[in-house]
Amino acid sequence: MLIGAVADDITGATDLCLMLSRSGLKTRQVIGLPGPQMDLSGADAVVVALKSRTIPAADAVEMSLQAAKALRAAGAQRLMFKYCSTFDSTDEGNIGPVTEALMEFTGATLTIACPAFPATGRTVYKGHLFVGDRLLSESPLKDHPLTPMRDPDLVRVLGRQTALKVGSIDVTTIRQGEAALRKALEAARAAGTRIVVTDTIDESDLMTLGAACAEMPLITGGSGIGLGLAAALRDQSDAHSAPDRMPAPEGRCAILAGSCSVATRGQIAAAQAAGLPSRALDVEALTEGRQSADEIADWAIAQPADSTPLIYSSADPAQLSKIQSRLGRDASGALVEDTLAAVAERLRDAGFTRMLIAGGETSGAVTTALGVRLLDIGPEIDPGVPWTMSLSGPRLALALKSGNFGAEDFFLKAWDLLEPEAEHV
Ligand SMILES: Nc1ncnc2c1ncn2[C@@H]1O[C@H](COP(=O)(O)OP(=O)(O)O)[C@@H](O)[C@H]1O
Ligand SMILES: O=C(O)[C@@H](O)C(=O)COP(=O)(O)O
Repeated sequence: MLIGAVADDITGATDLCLMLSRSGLKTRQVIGLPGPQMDLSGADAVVVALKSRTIPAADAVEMSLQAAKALRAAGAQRLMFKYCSTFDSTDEGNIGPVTEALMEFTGATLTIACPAFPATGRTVYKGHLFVGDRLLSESPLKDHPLTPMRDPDLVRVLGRQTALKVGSIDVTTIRQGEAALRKALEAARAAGTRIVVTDTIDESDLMTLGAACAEMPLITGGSGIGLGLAAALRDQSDAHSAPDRMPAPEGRCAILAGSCSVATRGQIAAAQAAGLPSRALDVEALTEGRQSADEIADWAIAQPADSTPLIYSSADPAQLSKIQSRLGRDASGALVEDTLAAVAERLRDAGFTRMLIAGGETSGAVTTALGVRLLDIGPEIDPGVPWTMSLSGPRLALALKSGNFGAEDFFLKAWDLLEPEAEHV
């Protein structure tokens, strides 16, 4: 296994899997810690998807170490810690503490922090993270329900999360090529720096970074650095070609959206405008017992069998802050996740076999409830989001979409990449 990765959320893991698969590595995604009986043989890359982005730092560290040990035991030659391209975290963690723990576990004396994902507009310049044309702190991520990001300076952000010395290497050095970058990394190490935030403007920077850092025992970052790493390691694997369509079991389709991101809210509006039947989850009604998961599931099941019901909790920042100040951030988030997970279970039992889930935390809650543990990676729907097929538990085609990813017509066009299983030879 050329790369064993620990991802702090499930859509992040799927995003990395897609990058590695498209780059020619045979890739599998494990949801939660892999059990001893799980067969990971033959994979060039395995990404373990945790749900550790927003849990207490000590728990995230413990869980990540267990995942790292399991990957090592399965033969991983190097480890990667995958977090969000928008560095989603709080001052309490979890990127800093998990990085520290994995450095100690792998014996790494230096690692990089490379969140950039240029294909989705996440770039880093002079250590500052941009989302599209705006600094992170001026992007919609400043209003994320669980991890509002209000400081774009990653050296400063990470510095608040770890006692290790954090430095940076800017794009000018990276553009001087692999040898100059290696020299800069060695100089950083000699100066006592343990984590280097790396600039990235476009994919050529990721290639240089991948080439210079591939032999590090631990790499940290977003899916973008997966591109550079895979390019540096591809020669060591058998050629694998990523599929452009995916056979999926016969059955009904549904969309469950728990992300409050601008992108997901736009996708919901586009789906509604196109006539998809939709039902909003009402947090207040749920707490007062006026709405329930069963009733929402009954509504979806009662829709025409050839329609794609859309169930969503997504709220804009003003609505969200009202809900959170009344019920608390964690309690309201957990209520929404539990409800969507319970709805998904009912839909699975009613013959829904193709589901699109929007939101990282949401996808974690839903897949856990569905009993899905291992995923094969299918075709790319949009950058960062592939179709996946469950290889354990119920046979389901699942698209796990990071809240912020995908074009406006994502909920409409994703289904076109699925084909009946019988047509697949
Ligand atoms: N209406 C709502 N009120 C309170 N919390 C909500 C609401 N809708 C969604 N949430 C919570 O917001 C969080 C969104 O996170 P996530 O699913 O990871 O989306 P994203 O991918 O956009 O980060 C989840 O914990 C979800 O339960
Ligand atoms: O790196 C990214 O942006 C994604 O892979 C990711 O981690 C997204 O997380 P969510 O927005 O919570 O889905």
